[in-house]
Amino acid sequence: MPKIVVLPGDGIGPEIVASAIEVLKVVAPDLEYDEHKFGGASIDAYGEPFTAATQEAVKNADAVLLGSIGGAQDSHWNTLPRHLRPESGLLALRKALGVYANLRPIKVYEGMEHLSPLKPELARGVDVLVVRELLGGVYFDPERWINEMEGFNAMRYKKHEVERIARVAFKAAQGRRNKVTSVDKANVLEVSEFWRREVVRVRESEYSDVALNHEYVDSVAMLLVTNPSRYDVIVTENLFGDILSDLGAVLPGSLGLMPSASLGDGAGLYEPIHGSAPDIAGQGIANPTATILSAALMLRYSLNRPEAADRIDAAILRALNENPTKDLGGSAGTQEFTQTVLQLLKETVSA
Ligand SMILES: NC(=O)C1=CN([C@@H]2O[C@H](COP(=O)(O)OP(=O)(O)OC[C@H]3O[C@@H](n4cnc5c(N)ncnc54)[C@H](O)[C@@H]3O)[C@@H](O)[C@H]2O)C=CC1
Ligand SMILES: CC(C)CC(=O)C(=O)O
Ligand SMILES: [Mg+2]
Repeated sequence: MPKIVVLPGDGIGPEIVASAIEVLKVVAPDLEYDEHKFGGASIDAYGEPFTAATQEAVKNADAVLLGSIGGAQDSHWNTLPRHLRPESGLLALRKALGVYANLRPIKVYEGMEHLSPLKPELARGVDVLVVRELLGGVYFDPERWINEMEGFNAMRYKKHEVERIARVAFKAAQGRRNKVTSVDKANVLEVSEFWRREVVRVRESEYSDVALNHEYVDSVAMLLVTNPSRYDVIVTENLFGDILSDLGAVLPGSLGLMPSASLGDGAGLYEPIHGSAPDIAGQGIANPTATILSAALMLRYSLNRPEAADRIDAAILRALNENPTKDLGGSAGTQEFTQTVLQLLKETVSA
């Protein structure tokens, strides 16, 4: 039986993870769950965001399903030494799993154009895959400090880090529209010039059938929301990918629609791209779609169950049309939306 480590986390995390588990229990009833406190919840219980017991559990998991971590701007967690904060736990989890490739699909499904704030002709058919490097760049460089006079972080990329993420992007493009846009800031940064050089080298030696172009991150921030159809696969470094993918949530219409899969050589990590949404936590109105779709990605990538994943995708699509959540202008709360998804899944079984 595949073992799934479940980390609900903080804020809306427990609400949206509960929905995803309800859905998984219908389409993959044999999965085994091992739930652990993580992030702020773990800090409050054990004094650290990612305990040794949780580290041990994820090491032995087939996949990890995460809600979200972190608190509001004025949270007591933000006054702790940085290595003891929820976000440090998340970075440590990604590192422990070795998940260097964060796949963040931005999709406007057919019939969902009306949920997008974009003009229908722009929203129609949007299908961009952001491949975000997840274990390098400013988030991870060991050289970092803060003192009375300055704060310092560095963006550094090594050859093997660019090489492996470029391969993921080119391979993904081969199964899609065969085009990769590498996003950087090579007009200013040496690290980006290096990134660009390595991406070109990987293409020339291994993926010459895939079209490659380069764009600067500032211009992509504009073009992604004004001309999304120019993109197939976007490959970029950690910080740029973090920001661009939240921006990409404008295309389908909500952060609550944006799933992700983080992959390396071992177990995958599946989480919505959004955070713990402290402003709506505990109100029962969070959109669980991103987490449910992340669970579908888990079935696809880690558990090799594409049919179960397809069932979830189809039910979500119908549920979003029939009973949209509040962030999309509808009236469904987390539970009502989840019940709609479950009902639709049951109908597909009996059909
Ligand atoms: N992977 C993770 O666990 C991440 C954690 N964070 C942490 O989350 C905390 C809050 O960060 P914010 O900057 O406020 O970003 P956020 O992504 O939590 O929220 C931004 C806005 O989107 C809304 N939103 C997010 N998810 C939603 C959903 N499923 N349904 C409906 N509305 C949704 C929120 O209500 C809020 O207005 C911080 O502590 C931050 O560090 C932020 C990003 C990722
Ligand atoms: C909270 C950060 C560690 C990361 C983040 O914003 C993300 O991965 O989307
Ligand atoms: Mg983010």
